[in-house]
Amino acid sequence: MSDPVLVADRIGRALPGDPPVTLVAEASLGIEPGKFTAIVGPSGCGKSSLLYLLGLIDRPTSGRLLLDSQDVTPLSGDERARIRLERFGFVFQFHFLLPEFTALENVMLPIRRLGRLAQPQAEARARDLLAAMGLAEKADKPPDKLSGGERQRVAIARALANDPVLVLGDEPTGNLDSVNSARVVDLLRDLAHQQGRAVVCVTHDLEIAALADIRVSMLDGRISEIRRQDPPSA
Ligand SMILES: Nc1ncnc2c1ncn2[C@@H]1O[C@H](COP(=O)(O)OP(=O)(O)OP(=O)(O)O)[C@@H](O)[C@H]1O
Repeated sequence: MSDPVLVADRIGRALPGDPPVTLVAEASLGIEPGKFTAIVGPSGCGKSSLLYLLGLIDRPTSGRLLLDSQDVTPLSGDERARIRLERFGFVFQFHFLLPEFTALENVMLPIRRLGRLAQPQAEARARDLLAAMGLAEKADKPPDKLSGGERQRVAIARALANDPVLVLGDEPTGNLDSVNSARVVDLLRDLAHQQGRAVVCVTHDLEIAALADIRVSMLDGRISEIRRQDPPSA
Protein backbone atom coordinates (compact mmCIF):
# COMPACT_ATOMS: atom_id res chain seq x y z
CA MET A 1 0.00 0.00 0.00
CA SER A 2 1.60 3.29 -1.07
CA ASP A 3 1.19 6.59 0.71
CA PRO A 4 -1.83 8.46 -0.58
CA VAL A 5 -1.06 11.49 -2.71
CA LEU A 6 -4.42 13.04 -1.82
CA VAL A 7 -6.20 12.74 1.51
CA ALA A 8 -9.76 13.81 2.23
CA ASP A 9 -10.17 14.36 5.93
CA ARG A 10 -13.89 14.45 6.75
CA ILE A 11 -14.67 16.76 3.86
CA GLY A 12 -18.19 17.97 3.35
CA ARG A 13 -20.01 20.22 0.93
CA ALA A 14 -23.23 21.93 1.89
CA LEU A 15 -25.21 24.46 -0.10
CA PRO A 16 -26.59 27.35 1.93
CA GLY A 17 -30.35 27.40 2.30
CA ASP A 18 -33.12 26.78 4.74
CA PRO A 19 -32.53 23.97 5.34
CA PRO A 20 -29.04 23.69 3.83
CA VAL A 21 -28.55 20.99 1.18
CA THR A 22 -25.82 18.49 1.96
CA LEU A 23 -24.08 17.19 -1.16
CA VAL A 24 -21.24 15.40 0.66
CA ALA A 25 -20.80 14.76 4.37
CA GLU A 26 -17.77 13.69 6.39
CA ALA A 27 -15.99 11.95 3.54
CA SER A 28 -12.59 10.55 4.46
CA LEU A 29 -10.38 8.63 2.07
CA GLY A 30 -6.87 8.43 0.67
CA ILE A 31 -6.15 8.38 -3.05
CA GLU A 32 -3.16 6.20 -3.86
CA PRO A 33 -0.76 6.40 -6.80
CA GLY A 34 -0.69 3.24 -8.90
CA LYS A 35 -4.29 2.44 -8.06
CA PHE A 36 -7.52 2.65 -10.01
CA THR A 37 -10.24 3.82 -7.63
CA ALA A 38 -13.93 3.69 -8.57
CA ILE A 39 -16.60 5.76 -6.85
CA VAL A 40 -19.99 4.09 -7.11
CA GLY A 41 -23.48 4.53 -5.75
CA PRO A 42 -27.04 5.34 -6.77
CA SER A 43 -27.91 8.38 -8.87
CA GLY A 44 -27.81 11.58 -6.84
CA CYS A 45 -25.79 10.11 -3.95
CA GLY A 46 -23.00 12.67 -4.37
CA LYS A 47 -20.39 10.87 -6.48
CA SER A 48 -19.69 13.79 -8.82
CA SER A 49 -19.81 16.25 -5.95
CA LEU A 50 -17.12 14.24 -4.13
CA LEU A 51 -15.02 14.00 -7.30
CA TYR A 52 -15.18 17.77 -7.80
CA LEU A 53 -14.02 18.29 -4.22
CA LEU A 54 -11.14 15.82 -4.74
CA GLY A 55 -10.21 17.58 -8.00
CA LEU A 56 -10.13 21.07 -6.45
CA ILE A 57 -12.92 22.09 -8.80
CA ASP A 58 -15.25 22.69 -5.88
CA ARG A 59 -14.27 23.71 -2.36
CA PRO A 60 -15.30 21.82 0.78
CA THR A 61 -17.42 23.68 3.33
CA SER A 62 -16.01 21.46 6.09
CA GLY A 63 -12.99 19.24 6.62
CA ARG A 64 -9.59 19.37 4.97
CA LEU A 65 -8.10 18.19 1.70
CA LEU A 66 -4.39 17.40 1.74
CA LEU A 67 -2.33 17.14 -1.45
CA ASP A 68 1.13 15.75 -0.74
CA SER A 69 0.41 16.56 2.91
CA GLN A 70 -0.30 20.22 2.14
CA ASP A 71 -3.72 21.52 3.13
CA VAL A 72 -5.11 22.90 -0.12
CA THR A 73 -8.51 23.80 1.32
CA PRO A 74 -7.72 27.43 2.11
CA LEU A 75 -5.89 28.24 -1.14
CA SER A 76 -7.22 30.96 -3.43
CA GLY A 77 -9.05 30.19 -6.65
CA ASP A 78 -5.98 31.07 -8.71
CA GLU A 79 -3.73 28.82 -6.63
CA ARG A 80 -6.19 25.96 -6.96
CA ALA A 81 -6.41 26.50 -10.72
CA ARG A 82 -2.64 26.33 -10.97
CA ILE A 83 -2.56 23.08 -8.99
CA ARG A 84 -5.26 21.62 -11.23
CA LEU A 85 -3.25 22.51 -14.31
CA GLU A 86 -0.01 21.06 -12.90
CA ARG A 87 -1.15 18.01 -10.97
CA PHE A 88 -4.57 16.89 -12.22
CA GLY A 89 -6.00 15.56 -15.45
CA PHE A 90 -9.76 15.41 -15.94
CA VAL A 91 -11.86 13.25 -18.23
CA PHE A 92 -15.59 13.88 -18.29
CA GLN A 93 -18.53 12.07 -19.82
CA PHE A 94 -18.62 14.71 -22.54
CA HIS A 95 -15.19 15.26 -24.08
CA PHE A 96 -15.19 19.11 -24.03
CA LEU A 97 -12.73 19.25 -26.93
CA LEU A 98 -12.69 22.62 -28.67
CA PRO A 99 -14.33 22.11 -32.07
CA GLU A 100 -12.28 24.72 -33.93
CA PHE A 101 -8.98 23.02 -33.04
CA THR A 102 -7.44 19.77 -34.22
CA ALA A 103 -6.86 16.83 -31.87
CA LEU A 104 -3.21 17.85 -31.64
CA GLU A 105 -4.02 21.46 -30.81
CA ASN A 106 -6.53 20.37 -28.17
CA VAL A 107 -3.88 18.26 -26.46
CA MET A 108 -1.37 21.09 -26.69
CA LEU A 109 -3.64 23.63 -24.99
CA PRO A 110 -2.88 22.66 -21.35
CA ILE A 111 0.83 22.39 -22.18
CA ARG A 112 0.77 25.92 -23.56
CA ARG A 113 -1.16 27.22 -20.57
CA LEU A 114 1.41 25.76 -18.19
CA GLY A 115 4.13 27.36 -20.34
CA ARG A 116 7.03 25.08 -19.45
CA LEU A 117 7.73 23.66 -22.89
CA ALA A 118 8.71 25.49 -26.05
CA GLN A 119 6.43 25.00 -29.04
CA PRO A 120 8.35 22.12 -30.74
CA GLN A 121 8.63 20.17 -27.48
CA ALA A 122 4.96 20.81 -26.68
CA GLU A 123 3.97 19.51 -30.09
CA ALA A 124 6.23 16.46 -29.77
CA ARG A 125 4.73 15.65 -26.39
CA ALA A 126 1.17 16.02 -27.69
CA ARG A 127 1.97 13.77 -30.67
CA ASP A 128 3.47 11.15 -28.34
CA LEU A 129 0.37 11.21 -26.16
CA LEU A 130 -1.94 10.82 -29.13
CA ALA A 131 0.22 7.97 -30.44
CA ALA A 132 -0.02 6.24 -27.04
CA MET A 133 -3.80 6.46 -27.38
CA GLY A 134 -3.61 4.85 -30.84
CA LEU A 135 -4.40 8.16 -32.54
CA ALA A 136 -1.15 9.07 -34.31
CA GLU A 137 -2.95 9.22 -37.64
CA LYS A 138 -5.74 11.43 -36.31
CA ALA A 139 -3.64 14.25 -34.87
CA ASP A 140 -4.64 16.78 -37.51
CA LYS A 141 -8.36 16.05 -37.49
CA PRO A 142 -10.91 18.26 -35.69
CA PRO A 143 -13.19 16.55 -33.15
CA ASP A 144 -16.16 16.36 -35.54
CA LYS A 145 -14.11 14.14 -37.85
CA LEU A 146 -13.45 11.63 -35.06
CA SER A 147 -15.61 8.86 -33.63
CA GLY A 148 -16.94 9.06 -30.07
CA GLY A 149 -14.31 6.62 -28.83
CA GLU A 150 -11.53 8.54 -30.59
CA ARG A 151 -12.72 11.84 -29.13
CA GLN A 152 -12.66 10.37 -25.64
CA ARG A 153 -9.12 9.07 -26.20
CA VAL A 154 -8.08 12.56 -27.33
CA ALA A 155 -9.63 13.83 -24.09
CA ILE A 156 -7.50 11.34 -22.14
CA ALA A 157 -4.38 12.47 -24.04
CA ARG A 158 -5.29 16.06 -23.15
CA ALA A 159 -5.76 15.07 -19.50
CA LEU A 160 -2.20 13.69 -19.55
CA ALA A 161 -0.71 16.73 -21.25
CA ASN A 162 1.09 18.04 -18.18
CA ASP A 163 1.97 14.60 -16.79
CA PRO A 164 -0.45 14.73 -13.84
CA VAL A 165 -0.08 12.45 -10.86
CA LEU A 166 -3.88 12.42 -10.48
CA VAL A 167 -6.35 11.55 -13.24
CA LEU A 168 -10.01 12.02 -12.36
CA GLY A 169 -12.88 10.76 -14.50
CA ASP A 170 -16.58 11.53 -14.18
CA GLU A 171 -18.38 8.72 -16.04
CA PRO A 172 -15.61 8.77 -18.68
CA THR A 173 -17.22 5.89 -20.56
CA GLY A 174 -20.79 7.13 -20.15
CA ASN A 175 -21.24 8.04 -23.82
CA LEU A 176 -19.41 5.07 -25.33
CA ASP A 177 -20.48 1.69 -26.65
CA SER A 178 -19.17 -1.40 -24.87
CA VAL A 179 -16.12 -1.91 -27.13
CA ASN A 180 -14.93 1.69 -26.80
CA SER A 181 -15.82 1.71 -23.13
CA ALA A 182 -13.62 -1.34 -22.50
CA ARG A 183 -10.75 0.28 -24.39
CA VAL A 184 -11.00 3.50 -22.39
CA VAL A 185 -11.14 1.56 -19.13
CA ASP A 186 -8.04 -0.41 -20.15
CA LEU A 187 -6.22 2.84 -20.89
CA LEU A 188 -7.26 4.34 -17.56
CA ARG A 189 -6.15 1.23 -15.67
CA ASP A 190 -2.81 1.34 -17.47
CA LEU A 191 -2.34 4.92 -16.33
CA ALA A 192 -2.50 3.61 -12.78
CA HIS A 193 -0.83 0.21 -13.11
CA GLN A 194 1.86 0.93 -15.71
CA GLN A 195 2.47 4.63 -15.10
CA GLY A 196 1.88 4.88 -11.37
CA ARG A 197 -0.75 7.59 -11.51
CA ALA A 198 -3.66 7.82 -9.11
CA VAL A 199 -6.78 7.28 -11.20
CA VAL A 200 -10.21 7.96 -9.71
CA CYS A 201 -13.41 7.43 -11.70
CA VAL A 202 -17.03 7.99 -10.88
CA THR A 203 -19.03 5.27 -12.58
CA HIS A 204 -22.45 3.70 -12.41
CA ASP A 205 -21.14 0.75 -14.42
CA LEU A 206 -20.61 -2.15 -12.04
CA GLU A 207 -18.43 -4.01 -14.56
CA ILE A 208 -16.00 -1.10 -14.52
CA ALA A 209 -16.23 -0.87 -10.75
CA ALA A 210 -15.33 -4.58 -10.56
CA LEU A 211 -12.05 -3.79 -12.37
CA ALA A 212 -11.02 -1.17 -9.82
CA ASP A 213 -8.40 -1.79 -7.16
CA ILE A 214 -10.39 0.22 -4.66
CA ARG A 215 -14.15 0.64 -4.69
CA VAL A 216 -15.62 3.57 -2.80
CA SER A 217 -19.38 3.22 -2.30
CA MET A 218 -21.54 6.22 -1.52
CA LEU A 219 -25.05 6.58 -0.17
CA ASP A 220 -26.91 9.80 0.62
CA GLY A 221 -23.79 11.98 0.39
CA ARG A 222 -21.70 9.74 2.61
CA ILE A 223 -19.07 7.11 1.95
CA SER A 224 -20.69 3.88 3.06
CA GLU A 225 -17.81 1.52 2.28
CA ILE A 226 -14.24 1.51 0.99
CA ARG A 227 -13.25 -1.89 -0.27
CA ARG A 228 -9.95 -3.10 -1.69
CA GLN A 229 -10.53 -5.53 -4.51
CA ASP A 230 -8.43 -8.06 -6.33
CA PRO A 231 -9.21 -7.08 -9.90
CA PRO A 232 -8.29 -9.43 -12.74
CA SER A 233 -4.87 -8.50 -14.10
CA ALA A 234 -4.85 -6.47 -17.31
N1 LIG B 1 -25.52 23.10 -7.38
C1 LIG B 1 -26.46 22.30 -6.87
N2 LIG B 1 -27.59 22.81 -6.33
C2 LIG B 1 -28.53 21.99 -5.79
N3 LIG B 1 -28.44 20.68 -5.75
C3 LIG B 1 -27.34 20.12 -6.27
C4 LIG B 1 -26.30 20.88 -6.86
N4 LIG B 1 -25.34 20.03 -7.30
C5 LIG B 1 -25.77 18.80 -7.01
N5 LIG B 1 -26.97 18.84 -6.40
C6 LIG B 1 -27.72 17.67 -5.90
O1 LIG B 1 -26.86 16.99 -5.03
C7 LIG B 1 -27.01 15.58 -5.15
C8 LIG B 1 -25.69 14.94 -5.52
O2 LIG B 1 -25.39 15.25 -6.88
P1 LIG B 1 -24.20 14.52 -7.65
O3 LIG B 1 -24.19 15.02 -9.05
O4 LIG B 1 -22.96 14.66 -6.86
O5 LIG B 1 -24.68 12.99 -7.58
P2 LIG B 1 -24.17 11.73 -8.41
O6 LIG B 1 -24.10 10.60 -7.45
O7 LIG B 1 -22.94 12.06 -9.17
O8 LIG B 1 -25.40 11.54 -9.39
P3 LIG B 1 -25.49 10.85 -10.86
O9 LIG B 1 -25.03 9.44 -10.71
O10 LIG B 1 -26.95 10.94 -11.18
O11 LIG B 1 -24.65 11.67 -11.77
C9 LIG B 1 -28.10 15.38 -6.17
O12 LIG B 1 -29.30 15.18 -5.50
C10 LIG B 1 -28.10 16.67 -6.95
O13 LIG B 1 -29.37 16.91 -7.49
